[in-house]
Amino acid sequence: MALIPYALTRPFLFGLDPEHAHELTLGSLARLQDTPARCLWTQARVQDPVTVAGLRFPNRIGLAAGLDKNGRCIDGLGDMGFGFIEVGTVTPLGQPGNPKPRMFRLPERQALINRLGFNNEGLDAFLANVQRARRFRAAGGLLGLNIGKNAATPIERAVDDYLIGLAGVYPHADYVTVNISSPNTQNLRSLQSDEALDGLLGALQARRAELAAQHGRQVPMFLKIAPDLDETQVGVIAATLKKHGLDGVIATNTTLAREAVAGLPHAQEAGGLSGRPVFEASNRVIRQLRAALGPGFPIVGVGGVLSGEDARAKIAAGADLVQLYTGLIYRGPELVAEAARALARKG
Ligand SMILES: Cc1cc2nc3c(=O)[nH]c(=O)nc-3n(C[C@H](O)[C@H](O)[C@H](O)COP(=O)(O)O)c2cc1C
Repeated sequence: MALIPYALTRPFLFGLDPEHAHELTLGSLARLQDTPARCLWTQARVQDPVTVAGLRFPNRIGLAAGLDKNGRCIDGLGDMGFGFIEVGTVTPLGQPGNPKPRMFRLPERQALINRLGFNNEGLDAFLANVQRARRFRAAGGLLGLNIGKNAATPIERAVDDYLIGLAGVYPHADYVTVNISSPNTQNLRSLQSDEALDGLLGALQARRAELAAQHGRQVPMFLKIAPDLDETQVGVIAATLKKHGLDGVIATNTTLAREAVAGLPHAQEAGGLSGRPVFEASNRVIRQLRAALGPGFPIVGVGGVLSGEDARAKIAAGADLVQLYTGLIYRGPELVAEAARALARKG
């Protein structure tokens, strides 16, 4: 084990345009993940097993969706010590996403703004990558596959895209995440409202029952929601999750709010804000979900985890598991072990 201190790598990466730094890092991970060079970022996985939604997670820290949209680096990322990794969002067809620049750092607040818009290579390429990954799962790591809709699909036909995604990823997933909370696909978040959500989850649940019979295995299905919801909206979502037998909820995606970054460079860029400024909003939604869902319904807490203490706060708010993305950009792989250890110590 020879982890390179991230403090040495970060100044170089932060000297590059954010999306370029991202591509360079993922490209290197993809190239090197099956070579001895992987010892450069490998650290022991904290063993703190917990069973959630019928799945045995080796520890409670996971990688949030969107970092590895095409599932190219599952084994390399797994070497950082995550108990679970969520890849995607994948859409049925490949699409370029929004024009660049579309990713911005706000280092004063340990935050990012992105409006990538589900740039990805599409379902076929994604599934080929997912099937190539072996080491992470062989070591007990769990894989979440996150599905969305193509930008060109009208919102009235969104269900079709989710059904295609569900059927495609089903045989390869430990769990499936239905992402209806990206702010960067027009009208996507309207699927969180009452009737639209009822229709979507009803259709997905029916299809899942067929897939479960076909594959002889019921794969848990999670819904990922936004932080920009009031208590009434959270309550309606909670009731709809239960009505359709969803297995869990991931809270939250990025926020449209800008109060916490007002006046800073890039604060007015369109897109979703992540990192420290979404921490409290996401914790509020987790608390409201826990109150509405009662004990026992799985909640994955995500948004602004930058330390072990932050991970503990997610659990205290009512989450069973914790994911992170922006924290990895600011703190590096060391954060994964720190957060997993923090949860293991406190039980
Ligand atoms: C650059 C970027 C791209 C993202 N892409 C996705 C995505 O494709 N699908 C998704 O469900 N969430 C996506 N997210 C949201 C994250 O998974 C996470 O919910 C959010 O960033 C809050 O967590 P964080 O503060 O730890 O980053 C993305 C976030 C960032 C910063």
